Amino acid sequence: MDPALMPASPRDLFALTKPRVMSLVVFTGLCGLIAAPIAMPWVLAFTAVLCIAVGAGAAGALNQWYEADLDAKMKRTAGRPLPAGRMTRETALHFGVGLSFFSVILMGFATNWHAALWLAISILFYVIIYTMWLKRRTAQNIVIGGAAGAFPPLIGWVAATGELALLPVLLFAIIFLWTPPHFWALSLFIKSDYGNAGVPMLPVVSGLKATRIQQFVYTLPMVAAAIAPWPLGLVGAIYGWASVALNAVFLLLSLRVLLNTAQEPSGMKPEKQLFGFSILYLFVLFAALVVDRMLLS
Ligand code: HEM
Ligand SMILES: CC(C)=CCC/C(C)=C/CC/C(C)=C/COP(=O)(O)OP(=O)(O)O
Repeated sequence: MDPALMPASPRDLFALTKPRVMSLVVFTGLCGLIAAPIAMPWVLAFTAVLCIAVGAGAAGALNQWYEADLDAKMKRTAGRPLPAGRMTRETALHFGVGLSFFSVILMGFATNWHAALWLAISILFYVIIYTMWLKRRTAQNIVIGGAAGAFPPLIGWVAATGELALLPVLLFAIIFLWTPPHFWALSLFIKSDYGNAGVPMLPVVSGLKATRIQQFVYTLPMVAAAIAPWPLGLVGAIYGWASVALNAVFLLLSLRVLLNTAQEPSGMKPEKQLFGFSILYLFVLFAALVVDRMLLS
């Protein structure tokens, strides 16, 4: 049947939201909200997190609407609903635009318009700055564009308090600086996929050695930003010690990537370990923040 006449399946609409990646994005938003000094009524807190989830999912859908041609060229993404021909681009566009407006407006009415503004900025950043502008043009695409994924804890905090503070800005900085080692570790062992699609990711453009150096260069300030809340007196010892331990492991794995000389994915165990650990790192670091703040208050 012509895909234009086919209704999109709920499973494909859900896939459009990039649920696995977005689960961590939403978790950091939830943690930012819980870490804030003002407790929200739980219905409003739930609504705020829902808005972050729906906004992030909408941004994921708009990303897939725009880059269906790229996704079709990569093994990892060729099975997505658009390149696989199970959904029209128009459906993805309507779904993404509709949910973007819904999430921002609901956030504004349920919490405050300051939080809604940051949510709108995150969506626009991911879709326009990263997806439409930088991704196909520069190997620094994820450094600048990656900021989009760093906003959620800040959005959660502002939803609860209505204003910014030093801690949510540091939480933003942690994810912002975490994104290059997270993504470049992965891109080292899936380089050929990006090469085939003509996406100028760093290993394709500058080579493996430069990518290994660059991921380490971002890891150093990330470690500093992640530990800083403790000496600054913004958090207690639970977050402090968890952060020291997690950052020590991250630094070690990042150093092993820096020193690795393998040219083929088969020799890239350090890269695979760093990518896998990067996800665990962020989950546990933000969970530690929540436990710390709950026990402190
Ligand atoms: C521009 C920035 C980023 C890029 C280019 C990027 C890219 C990727 C890619 C290509 C994958 C592998 C496969 C997949 O699509 O599932 C991945 C996995 C993942 N990313 Fe990122 N990422 C970025 C930022 C983030 C952020 C900010 C978060 C969360 C705070 C995040 C969380 C995750 C998670 C949880 C996975 C594992 C998903 C799974 O198990 O399938 N990423 N990332
Ligand atoms: C609250 C809010 C609106 C958050 C924005 C969501 C966001 C920026 C998430 C992290 C970025 C992400 C999923 C990158 C994937 O890169 P890619 O798009 O290059 O990956 P692909 O190759 O898998 O398509």
